Amino acid sequence: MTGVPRAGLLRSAARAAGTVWRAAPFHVTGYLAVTLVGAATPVALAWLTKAVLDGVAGGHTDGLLWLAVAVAVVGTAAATATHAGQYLRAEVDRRAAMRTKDELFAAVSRAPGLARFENPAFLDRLRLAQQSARNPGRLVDTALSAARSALTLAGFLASLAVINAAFAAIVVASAVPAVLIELRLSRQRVTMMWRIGPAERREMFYAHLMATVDAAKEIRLFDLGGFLRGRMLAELRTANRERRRMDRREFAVQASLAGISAAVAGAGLVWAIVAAADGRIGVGDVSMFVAAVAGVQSALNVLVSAGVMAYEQLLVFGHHVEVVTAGDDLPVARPGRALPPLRRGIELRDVWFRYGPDLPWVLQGVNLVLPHGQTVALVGHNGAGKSTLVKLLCRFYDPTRGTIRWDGVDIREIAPEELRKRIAAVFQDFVAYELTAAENIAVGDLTAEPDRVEQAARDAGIHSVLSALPTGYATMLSRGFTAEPAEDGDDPATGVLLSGGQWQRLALARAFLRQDRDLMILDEPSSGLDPDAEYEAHQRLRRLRAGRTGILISHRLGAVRDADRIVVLADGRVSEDGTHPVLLANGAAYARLFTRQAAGYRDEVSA
Ligand SMILES: Nc1ncnc2c1ncn2[C@@H]1O[C@H](COP(=O)(O)OP(=O)(O)OP(=O)(O)O)[C@@H](O)[C@H]1O
Repeated sequence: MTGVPRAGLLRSAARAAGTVWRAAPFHVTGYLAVTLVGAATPVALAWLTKAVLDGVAGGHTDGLLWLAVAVAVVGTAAATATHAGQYLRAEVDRRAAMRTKDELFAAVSRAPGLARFENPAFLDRLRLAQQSARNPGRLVDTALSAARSALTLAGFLASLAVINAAFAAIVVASAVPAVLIELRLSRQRVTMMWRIGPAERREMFYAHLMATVDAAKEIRLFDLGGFLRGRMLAELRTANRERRRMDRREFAVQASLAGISAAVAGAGLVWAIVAAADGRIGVGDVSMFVAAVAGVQSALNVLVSAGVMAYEQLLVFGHHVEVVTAGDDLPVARPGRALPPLRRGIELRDVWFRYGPDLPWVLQGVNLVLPHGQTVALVGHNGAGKSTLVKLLCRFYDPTRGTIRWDGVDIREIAPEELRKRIAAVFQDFVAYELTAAENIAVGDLTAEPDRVEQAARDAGIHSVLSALPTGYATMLSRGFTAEPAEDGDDPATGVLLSGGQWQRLALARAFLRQDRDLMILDEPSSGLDPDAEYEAHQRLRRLRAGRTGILISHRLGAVRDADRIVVLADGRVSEDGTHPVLLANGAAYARLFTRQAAGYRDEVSA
């Protein structure tokens, strides 16, 4: 992979143009207009100056006053156009960047699966795509700057051709190598950006670790600051080495190209002086010639730079185009099959799964039925594949082999969003959002009214804690952000942090908000709760689960014993399946785990 996106330049250009036009049609038009004015003024000024000089040299002073007024008017127009252009350019930039970012993150969150987030190449591409969010806006600027230079170039070139056509051709021809070399450099720069992507991402990762509270405790206790800084700087050095090499190459090329330009301009000046001395051209012509050569060269420079910049911006924007047009990461049926309420149950038929072709099998032929209206508890050692099975049920990944059937329908035939609407879940690694307490519960169902949010908090046993917070449910659950400034102008309230168990109850409240769904998934819902809270939570969950289809994962076997069925996962397969008394009587792994855990409690009690 060269790092140059596969999305073609034309496709990227069309997409960027469409984005900009839809984001800011009036501003683009205005910017175009002031650019035209800006482009015309230098040529007008050059002709006016020539007229003034010729008038002075020839002693014709009659029209000089009017010429001076014309110079002032054109100068004012040029200055105004510059300021208006700056404003319009910035606005086009802002609007287009917002649209591009929206499009990018809509595409990223639309992807139904998780595999892309575990693919380093995708993450590198996503980072470059994020960096290119401003490129469509910049492209307008670049294109207009190219158009402006093209107009200026045409004006100066015509003026130069009037005086010396052959020399005009030489100046233009001398720019051809620059174009070819700069295009090549552009491709190399984009490839370099791709190559240093992993180092840049790692550098950002180390910086993030040091700058956020998540790792602050361990960094201080283990004294990791120096280690992480060292790693960060090493990555930065790697990236800088590549950048420096590129910059040096560019410097050498630019210096050579500048040398060619200077030589051409110098030769022109010699010719003009000789021609003026011979009387073939006048003083005004010399001034015009010198201005025209400088004008042509500088316009050509800008034109070439703009073209090359546009090329580079489009190449990088190609990463955005690839991300937003990547399609689904799992085969998705659209429209999927209608999904009536669950009646019979969910069945895993010979399900095999591994996270990648080069990774070990996690599930190896799991056969399991989750009957409608029953709770199945899933137990097994760490790494047995319990959470993986849950991820397959939510269709974050597809089984590598085998099928999962919802009332007999393969879940691959159902649109993932429809399937997920039917599921409530507390994941083992649930997210503590840096949002308010109310929002942290409402993420379980964004349509929920405040009274439902409060009821869910009551069900999860967290209402009294939340209502006692400084601003109740409106309190930010973060020390890194403040809530919105208060309307009365008071300082915004600082947020608070919850304890681990309190967060877990909050995550439970999210699931309670979805308690009407067909399938309830509880992956270690009570591991951080104190014994009273755990007891209460399981009483509530038991009531909630009654008559519902659910899957409960827990290492606290006391919490799973009253499940309708207990399934033990071992070596990627179902090794035991039955009720608590049956599995105890079997005397196999479950009985051993249960007896060992129970013994711990019994010993303490008898002691
Ligand atoms: N995203 C992933 N990519 C690669 N391997 C993974 C991924 N997630 C989990 N695994 C691997 O899959 C195996 C099963 O993990 P899983 O989280 O399903 O186990 P578990 O039974 O839930 O364990 P625990 O009881 O510790 O929560 C583990 O060996 C783990 O390393």
